[in-house]
Parts: sequence; C-alpha cells; structure tokens
Amino acid sequence: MALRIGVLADDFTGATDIAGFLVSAGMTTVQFTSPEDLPEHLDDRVDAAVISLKTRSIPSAEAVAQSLKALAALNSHGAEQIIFKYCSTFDSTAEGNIGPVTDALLDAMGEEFTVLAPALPVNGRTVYQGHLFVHDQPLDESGMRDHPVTPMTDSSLVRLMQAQARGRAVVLPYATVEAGLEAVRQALEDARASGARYAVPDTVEMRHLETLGEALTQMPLITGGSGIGYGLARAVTRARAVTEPEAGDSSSAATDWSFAPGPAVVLSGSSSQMTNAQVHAYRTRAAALALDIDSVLADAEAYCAEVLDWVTRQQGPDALAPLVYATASPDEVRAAQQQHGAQELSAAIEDFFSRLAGALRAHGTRRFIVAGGETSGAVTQGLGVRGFEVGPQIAPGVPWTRTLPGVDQGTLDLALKSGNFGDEDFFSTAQQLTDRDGDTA
Ligand SMILES: Nc1ncnc2c1ncn2[C@@H]1O[C@H](COP(=O)(O)OP(=O)(O)O)[C@@H](O)[C@H]1O
Ligand SMILES: O=C(O)[C@@H](O)C(=O)COP(=O)(O)O
Repeated sequence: MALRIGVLADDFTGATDIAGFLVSAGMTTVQFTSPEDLPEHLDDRVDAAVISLKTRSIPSAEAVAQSLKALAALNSHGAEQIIFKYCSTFDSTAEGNIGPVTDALLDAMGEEFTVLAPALPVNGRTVYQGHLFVHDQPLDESGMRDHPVTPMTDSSLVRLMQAQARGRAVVLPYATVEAGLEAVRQALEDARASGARYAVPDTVEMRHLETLGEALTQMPLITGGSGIGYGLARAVTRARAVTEPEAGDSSSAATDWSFAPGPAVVLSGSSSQMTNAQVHAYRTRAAALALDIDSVLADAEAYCAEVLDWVTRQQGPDALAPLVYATASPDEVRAAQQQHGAQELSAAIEDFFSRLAGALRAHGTRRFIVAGGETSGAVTQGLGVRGFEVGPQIAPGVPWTRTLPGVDQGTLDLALKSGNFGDEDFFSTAQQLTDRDGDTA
C-alpha cells in the first residue's frame, strides 16, 4: 500500500518530533535513519514514514543531494504527500539549508508553490504577521540568538527565506487563518496566482494547524515543523474515519508499547536554555559528569574509556540514569568556541558522544535519553541504529522510540530530545515512563 505521508527531516530530534505528532494524530509511523534503510516493503498498516537526515548545518549542495535521495526513497513507496520537516525555530545559516532544499524539492516534484509552516504553539512557537516567536519573544531575541551552530538573528520568515531561496514569500495573515478553511484555501490560491513561491501562514493556536492541515491535503510538498505534520495527519485520519468507519479509531497507534529492561544513560550535548535548566535540575538528583572539553580534544579514545567506566559504575537497577553532559552557558560556549573554533568544537563533541554511545551499547546500555538535535544524530549513528518504531510522547515533540525489529539487532529504547523541548524534569519524567517494565505506557 502507498504511504499517505512521507517526511524528510533535517535532523534526528526533528524526525522523532514529527513522528510522535503523526502517531498522536492516529497514524502508524516508522522512522529510518537514512534513505537506504527504508526497506523495499513496508507493512500495509504503515501510514507514514519519516527519514531522519542530518542536513541542517552541512554545506547546502550536500544537504540538497541527501534530501533528493530521501525524496526518491519516499516516492518509491508512493508517498501521496511529502513534508520537509525543519526546526520550529527555523534553524538555518545564511546560505540555508531550508531555502535550497525547499527549492530543490519543488523542482524535483515539478511544483512551484509551497508553505513555510514552522509553528508549534503547544511548545510556544507561533507565527504572527510572518514573524516567528518563541513564547513571548521574537525569535532573534530568544535563546536561539546564541545557538552554537545556527544563531538566529532575524524573526521575519519572509526575510529569512528570501535570503536563502529563489522566490518570493508572502504572509497569510492571522485574520485569514482565523476565518477558517475556505478563506485559507482562497488565500493560498491567490498567493500562488500572484507568483509567490512560499506562503507563510500566521499560526497562533494549535487549532490553526488543524485548519491549515485541512487546507493542505492536496498540496504535494509541505514544509515546516511537526505542528503542520500534526495538522495534516489529523485532517487525513478524520476524513478516513468518515469514509472507512470500519477501520476504527486509529488514534491509539502508540498504546501497545512496552519497555525492555536494561541500563540507561542520559547524554546531553545541547546548550539551549531549556537543556541548561534540565541539566541543572537533574544534577541535584542523579550522578552527573561534565565533559572535560580539553580531554575530548586531546585524546577522545582514552577519555571515552574513562567516561565509559564512570557511567557503568553509576548504573544500577534502582539508580536514576547517570548524566554525561557538554551542556554549557552561552558565555562558556562562546569562550570555548573562540579558543578552539566553533565547527571544530561541535564536531569533536558530537564525535565524542557518538563514540561513547557505541561503547555504552557494547557494554550493555539499552536506554538512551539524548538532548540536542545534532547530538542525537551523532548518537544514533554511533549506535548504528537504522530504524525506529515511534511510541508514546514524554513531552510534546519527544516520543519514546525503539529500534525496529528486523532492521536492527537487539532492542534499544531511545528518547531524542530537541534542545528546547520538555520541562525541567524531562530526564526524570522519561525514566518514570519506563519504570513500568513490560507494562504498556
Ligand atoms: N560546551 C560546548 N561548547 C561548544 N559547543 C558545544 C558545547 N556542548 C555542545 N556543543 C555543540 O553544540 C551543538 C548543539 O547542537 P544540538 O545538539 O543540535 O543542540 P540543540 O538541540 O540545542 O540545537 C552540537 O554541535 C554540540 O556538539
Ligand atoms: O521543530 C523543532 O523545534 C524540533 O523538532 C527540532 O527540529 C529541534 O532541533 P534541535 O533544537 O536542534 O534539537
């Protein structure tokens, strides 16, 4: 059977974020870590497949090439609609990669028009007058201005996109979205007819995403965050409930979920404001080790053996999972970047987490709670995981996932958390869900 929705995501936490929302809207969803990992045949019950790329901050030409491969893999399963998932805070550099990848996907699909819909109101990401807000702050005044890899210094989605893409962007104003489905459909047609290439819908409430989802069920390419994925999936599953009532309520796609027992670890490579708060809170409750950056840079192999030994000594059936973190304040990150170079430092820390994750797996760790998108990509690659089933949400945008039987050897449970998602107790909350071993979540 053809996939109803195919998603290519520009980072790993983004991929699990949208996969979790598709599940919560009633879609059976699987996730793969590269286009090559998508099997030739998918189970007939699968509605949506998500491919997690790591293309957010790599050179644009490479991001485009990888994205087109992912598109081809999703098309080979007959995906009816494609979503290009990027960050709800529009994380990108001056060159891209949101613009170049969107343009390349439009070209490859023979399309000339799409939407830019990063909003996720449940997590405080809203769009008003085409400006992106993080809770009560414009994007460029939020913690995103200090992001180590993609600092965001403008909040206008029109300006951000036009600086990195080929066409013109127009805003679909709040009043139109608020007016409902017919108004949105008409405004999209008008925008397309005016020669605009990207429409930026104002989106303040989750219900706006449902209106937008309804309006977009025929648009071949949609770009944005997990929120628009949710809106689209809700529109599809609602329509299905009317036309195929015998299919029943599929909104329980993740209810049959159990955790395999095994040692756990928390790895945190994000330096976002929320992850700083989460690390701070968790350190008071569990064993925690701050990575020594000089040792990471001097001899990663030897230092990894040392950290591995520390982690395995802290793990125990009744203990909270030990935390290893590179998380630091914006001032500390800036100082370290000035000393070592931003890209070199990011790469070295990511490589370290990747190496550590592989070593921990080899020594029996079965549950990984990871903070940070790039970090999650590195950890997943280090674990050699190729496919995930997507389970219950720990917090909006962060589901538990587990490795796919038949694709990966041995079951691992993974919680890949975007830097800014979850509340202060996230690391503990994630473990509370798994405490009911063998139970359904
Ligand atoms: N102390 C640090 N100094 C500099 N860079 C760091 C530090 N800790 C982590 N990093 C790097 O910062 C980046 C954080 O990105 P990411 O993992 O995507 O987090 P987020 O989800 O917050 O964006 C990674 O490349 C990571 O290696
Ligand atoms: O859309 C979002 O905010 C997330 O899914 C996401 O992409 C987060 O990226 P990181 O903050 O780099 O984890």
